[in-house]
Amino acid sequence: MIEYRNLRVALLGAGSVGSQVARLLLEQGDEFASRVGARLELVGIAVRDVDAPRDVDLPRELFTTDATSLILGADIVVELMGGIEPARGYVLEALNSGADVITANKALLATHGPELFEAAEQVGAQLYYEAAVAGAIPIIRPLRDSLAGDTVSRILGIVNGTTNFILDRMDATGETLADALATATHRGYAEADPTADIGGYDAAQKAAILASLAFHTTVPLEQVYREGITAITREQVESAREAGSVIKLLAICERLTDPETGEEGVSARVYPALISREHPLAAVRGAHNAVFVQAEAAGDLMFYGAGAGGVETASAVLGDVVSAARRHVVGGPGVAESTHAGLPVLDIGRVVTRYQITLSVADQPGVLAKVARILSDGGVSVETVQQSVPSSTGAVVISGNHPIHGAAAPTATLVIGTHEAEEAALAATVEALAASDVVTAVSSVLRVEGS
Ligand SMILES: NC(=O)c1ccc[n+]([C@@H]2O[C@H](COP(=O)([O-])OP(=O)(O)OC[C@H]3O[C@@H](n4cnc5c(N)ncnc54)[C@H](O)[C@@H]3O)[C@@H](O)[C@H]2O)c1
Ligand SMILES: N[C@@H](CCO)C(=O)O
Ligand code: NA
Repeated sequence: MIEYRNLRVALLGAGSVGSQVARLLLEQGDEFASRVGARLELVGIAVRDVDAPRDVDLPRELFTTDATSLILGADIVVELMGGIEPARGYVLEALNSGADVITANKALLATHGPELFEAAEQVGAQLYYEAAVAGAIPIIRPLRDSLAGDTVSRILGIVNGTTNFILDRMDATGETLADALATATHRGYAEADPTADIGGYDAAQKAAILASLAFHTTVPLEQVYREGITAITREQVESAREAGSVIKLLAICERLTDPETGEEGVSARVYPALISREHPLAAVRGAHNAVFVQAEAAGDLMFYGAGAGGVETASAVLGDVVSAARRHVVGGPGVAESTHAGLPVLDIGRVVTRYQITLSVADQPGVLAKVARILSDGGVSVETVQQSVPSSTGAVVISGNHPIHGAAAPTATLVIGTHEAEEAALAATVEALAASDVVTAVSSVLRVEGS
């Protein structure tokens, strides 16, 4: 029998993810020892209350409330408490002591990433975080290692399971957002306070992490543009379906070049957007996650699977534990987080995409021409216009300036699909449309992504 040396693993937190990590470390000790070339000894689990009831039966003697002593005696520290403090302080203590750290804490990384990576680099320790974005799905390691020889141009991600479940449910059943959220809560997908999910904050944290990694640039969370799904209506979901599209909350990280100055920059943003049902991301149902990556040499890649769940997320954490442990066995420096590109993060106003604008208009001669002029004055080029008249005539699809037939009711709905336009130009144009006497209401403005 091989005599392995021990590597001491300290776990901070024993909730949904932490308890599964502890169970698997204990159950699969021999297997991990063979894979790593050292025995992974779980030396303790720091929790707030050692006697709190837990889903997983774990040896009581492992639990402690003294996180600091546990950290200082460990080779590898696994932070699964969540939140900023005391997690940040513990991660810094661990790194400063020379331990490698594994964390699933996207909130901490998105707000204090540079400080933590700097601390790791100072002592030659490693900070691993595969579980922080899209749970079990391998996306951090592919971006950091597999694509290290390529140039990532764009990432489109469904990185929040709760909102994907809600939007999918609205699409499949015709439920309102409130009813779909209630179903998500009932099934245990949504938190008691779902603000971080439906407000897009969770996805924005993940976008900051992905953009920083993909573009070798620090992308602060404050510079990630964010809109949640709270304003999405049943009518928008319905009309998307009728048009062969679906609404998804997307995290978008993009490398952009200013056409005038040639200056390179990056954009990181989160918003609900229309995508064609033909796009691979449209097939991501329920609470699943997927990340679609476009790289210059590799082309299109898609990573798909469980973005959350205790045991699923534990898989990603344990992959990192094994990586860290192997480095302890083999030795040598780890990989420093690379921010050498230092690209500017561009304002949302500079982003170029397509839009769908739904207007309620007076149904009278000259209205379409007036609407078309406002769009053209704003520098927004129209690709399609669809008019529906509530009374009887249905919808007529036209393009350019061809006349609309069959308009008889006093108000009509115009659905305008634009060519690519700059966000700032689009916003100003929507304001001008809203102010126009022929527009009764701007009912919906949605970005169109994924072409
Ligand atoms: N649950 C998921 O599906 C999922 C998926 C991806 C990432 N994550 C991330 O993983 C981390 C853990 O998530 P979770 O769902 O297991 O959380 P959880 O709330 O179920 O568990 C948190 C654990 O940390 C302990 N804890 C909290 N504060 C502490 C403190 N001050 N001192 C000691 N112990 C403390 C709690 O007692 C609990 O055992 C979070 O950062 C979360 O964002 C979770
Ligand atoms: N609340 C998150 C959990 C995983 O980060 C989600 O719904 O995807
Ligand atoms: Na992941």
